[in-house]
Amino acid sequence: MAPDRQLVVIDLHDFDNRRDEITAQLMHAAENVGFFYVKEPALTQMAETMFSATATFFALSDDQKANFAFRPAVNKGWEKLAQVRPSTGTADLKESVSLGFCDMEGLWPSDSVCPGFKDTATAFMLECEKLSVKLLSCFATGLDFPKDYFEKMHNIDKADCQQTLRCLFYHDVTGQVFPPGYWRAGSHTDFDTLTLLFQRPGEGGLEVCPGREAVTEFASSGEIWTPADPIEGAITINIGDMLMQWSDDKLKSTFHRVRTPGAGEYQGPRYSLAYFNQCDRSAIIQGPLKKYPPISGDEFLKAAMKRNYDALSKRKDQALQVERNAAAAP
Ligand SMILES: O=C(O)CCC(=O)C(=O)O
Ligand SMILES: [Fe+2]
Repeated sequence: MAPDRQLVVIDLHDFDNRRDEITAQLMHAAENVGFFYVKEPALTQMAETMFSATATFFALSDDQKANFAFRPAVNKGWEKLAQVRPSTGTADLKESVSLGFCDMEGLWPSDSVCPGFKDTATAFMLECEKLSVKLLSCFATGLDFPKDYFEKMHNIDKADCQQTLRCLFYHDVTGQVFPPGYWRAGSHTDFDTLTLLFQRPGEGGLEVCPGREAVTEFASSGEIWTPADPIEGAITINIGDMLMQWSDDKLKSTFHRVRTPGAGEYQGPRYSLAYFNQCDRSAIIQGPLKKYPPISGDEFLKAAMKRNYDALSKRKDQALQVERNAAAAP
């Protein structure tokens, strides 16, 4: 059956009275496409303040930002031209700073360096959290779990909480031409449960490729990409690998990527904000049908990173072999 490519916009107004209708819409979008939009103008308005704060942060010198360098063990901090996806083998043309409710010791810029950054980011993350709890309660009901099932396992008050806000800054590429294989963000799925992605109108480039049937499959089936452009007042939402596994593959974690704009398109900077709902390290992931063995949030993320690392190593080995063969050719 051809995949349903329509990215629907779901309106959450009168949430408490319309919960069943909204749950049905969310489940349909998550089962068929894995990407959809949720209308939430108050939160997209608040995101504008966060976008300004991130622009101030990214405008610091690299030396200053290096004080908040990325810590892989906790997935927090700043990195630049560093994230290499197995799908491309090249570093994404971007920098990012990942923030959270815990594991942030020494990673917050002070007010003298970046005025109000910590307060703005914390207030914004708390609002993202509120929306996430609402959406996750619908998915819990839709999967026949208790309503607060996911909320309990994404607990921002716990020391092993892994909720993360990644602020992204894709550099100005005006006038630059990149060879094929260079992406603002190479094709990937998110490792998390649910991503809330804030994009700004006029700064597009995100594309999605539905069609993946099992969370264990690396590639998506088919290579037909559909734009997921920013919509004013709406948040782009996608299912991640954790929820795909937690739903026994019923809800789809879809491949997506961000194109590098070419000549004739807007090639200026692009900012986005991704709030990754990732379950606590100690939470146990297993679907109602027990299709996959139980796995902790900690093990799940480590396994996902290892899968990426192995795929990347394989890619490098293959490239090296091609080089060696070419050098050995008469
Ligand atoms: O910036 C975007 O639009 C997408 C970012 C993304 O997919 C990610 O960081 O996982
Ligand atoms: Fe992503």
